[in-house]
Amino acid sequence: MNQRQILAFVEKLRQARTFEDAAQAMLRGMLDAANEALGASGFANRGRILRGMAHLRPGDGYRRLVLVDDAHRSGEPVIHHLPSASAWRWIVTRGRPIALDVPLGRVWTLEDDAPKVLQEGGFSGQDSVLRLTNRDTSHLYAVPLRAFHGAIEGMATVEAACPRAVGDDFIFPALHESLEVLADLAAPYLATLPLRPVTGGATDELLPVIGQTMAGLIEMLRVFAQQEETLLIGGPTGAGKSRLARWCHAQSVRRGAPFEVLDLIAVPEELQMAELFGWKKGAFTGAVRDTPGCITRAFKGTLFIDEIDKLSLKAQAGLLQLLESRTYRPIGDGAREQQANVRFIVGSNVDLYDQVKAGRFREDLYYRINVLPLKIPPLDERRDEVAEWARFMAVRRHRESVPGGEVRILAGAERLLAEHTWPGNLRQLDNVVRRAYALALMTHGQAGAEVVLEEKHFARALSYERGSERRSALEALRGAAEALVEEAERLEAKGQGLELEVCDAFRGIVLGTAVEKLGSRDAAFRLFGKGAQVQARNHHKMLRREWEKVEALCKALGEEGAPFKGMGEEEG
Ligand SMILES: Nc1ncnc2c1ncn2[C@@H]1O[C@H](COP(=O)(O)OP(=O)(O)OP(=O)(O)O)[C@@H](O)[C@H]1O
Repeated sequence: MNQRQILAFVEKLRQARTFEDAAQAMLRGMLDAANEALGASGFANRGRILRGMAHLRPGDGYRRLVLVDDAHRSGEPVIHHLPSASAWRWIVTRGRPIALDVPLGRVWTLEDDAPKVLQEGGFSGQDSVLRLTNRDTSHLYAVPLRAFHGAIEGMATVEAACPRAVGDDFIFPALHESLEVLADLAAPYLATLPLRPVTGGATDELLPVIGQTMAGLIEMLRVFAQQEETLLIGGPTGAGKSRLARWCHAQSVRRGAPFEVLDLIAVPEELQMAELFGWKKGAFTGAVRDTPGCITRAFKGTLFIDEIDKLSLKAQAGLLQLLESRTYRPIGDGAREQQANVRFIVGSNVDLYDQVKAGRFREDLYYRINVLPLKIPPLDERRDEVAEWARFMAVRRHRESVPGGEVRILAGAERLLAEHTWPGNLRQLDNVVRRAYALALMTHGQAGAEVVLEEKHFARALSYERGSERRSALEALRGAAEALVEEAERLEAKGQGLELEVCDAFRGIVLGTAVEKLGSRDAAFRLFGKGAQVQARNHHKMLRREWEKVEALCKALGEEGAPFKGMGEEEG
């Protein structure tokens, strides 16, 4: 690049108002430089420069992706392309530009201006090689984008199609200097300019609220959802990771097949392999019949493994082998190797790389699952969503009792919620909404077609919330007992009564809460020491009996409908 070109480029960067503007200017510059290098090379009429891509990906996940696609300039629909996970891995580990020779799986770098092969014969994952081949890419150049402090915050790539140049230096030596200059000049702008606001993310049943902050992430997630590669959803507990995983499944071609959840917090380490792979009769004490694991149950569908950091080192080895070979064997079944036809989504609320550094998580597995990482921000960083979520949750609660009913949340109440902090994220907000709803019913009597939630209901619900941080379980139980005593008094005043037997519903309420929280009946029973019943598959019957008592309590309190989702349904 000559000085005039550099000055013109800097001027464009200075005019950029958003990350997208600056990224587009940089990619345009890179594509022009690549075309120039190709024109001057021996492959001038035998290849073409296809596209450039830039992504912001500071540590924990993709923030934004910009694509300039010259291969589709003619008005063909732009297919959503994803950056190469292999290129990213090399960029992070080497900290310098690299080139990929896709058909050979060869990775190059430059040392003293001479190309040097870093790896021969396949970079990670057939999926990503296929993805590049499917979009005609034979050569890919990747350059790191560094923030002021030198940390790599993203990557820019240029893709080219030139089958004749496979195994050759191609234009790498001639091009690398221009790409590095453009990336180094643009990186400070890319790291500091605001993201272009994304609006109009279409909501649906599974994702009913999308605020401004989430819209850009959801746009990317929509693309990620349609890929086959492993998706890693990070973010604090209660932020909505498992719901988003389900949403991704519904967006994918696998949507007609099962969506299975393996929540590792609820599975003891010694059972993790069995839960994943299933077992054969007699494989261990208590294995009375062949039992499929979640990989088998998710056949042709999606398996969401939540709290992946809780995976034992042994199970990590098993999962890595499965991800690499796509085959597995149920425990105790030496003979039958089965094909794993499943898309994996994994969830984590801790920084997995910290776990790698601490020696608790295998580095190779980390890179295997860190192909499409996204981090869901805490609710406090998307406060524009609080009121809308509260409305959605209140209506959802009301319709559990009164199908088709409506709920109004008064403006003062919404303000109160928007000002509050939500360390427990959406789960905490849901609890507060449910509590406020119960309080509104207590003051206004039975649920009618419309319920109005006022500021005082939320103020009281939030006061329990603050208290609950300090209250022991026993104190919380006393609070519940007081509410029941108040209710008995109210009913007595109306000439009705409340029998002491309604308190038998408590076991059912505890189990229902655990099922909702853990997302699985098996896990809920195991949590309360009833693993044997799960093993014998007796727990569904037990739950049914407990739920009859809960129904009796609801009836006595004049509440219609089931207090827990799925209550009364037969499962498994
Ligand atoms: N898309 C959604 N639709 C309806 N409710 C939601 C949605 N996302 C989150 N919620 C509410 O927030 C609660 C927590 O969501 P979820 O279980 O998905 O969080 P999480 O991040 O997976 O939590 P954890 O890390 O503890 O597993 C849900 O029980 C539900 O009440």
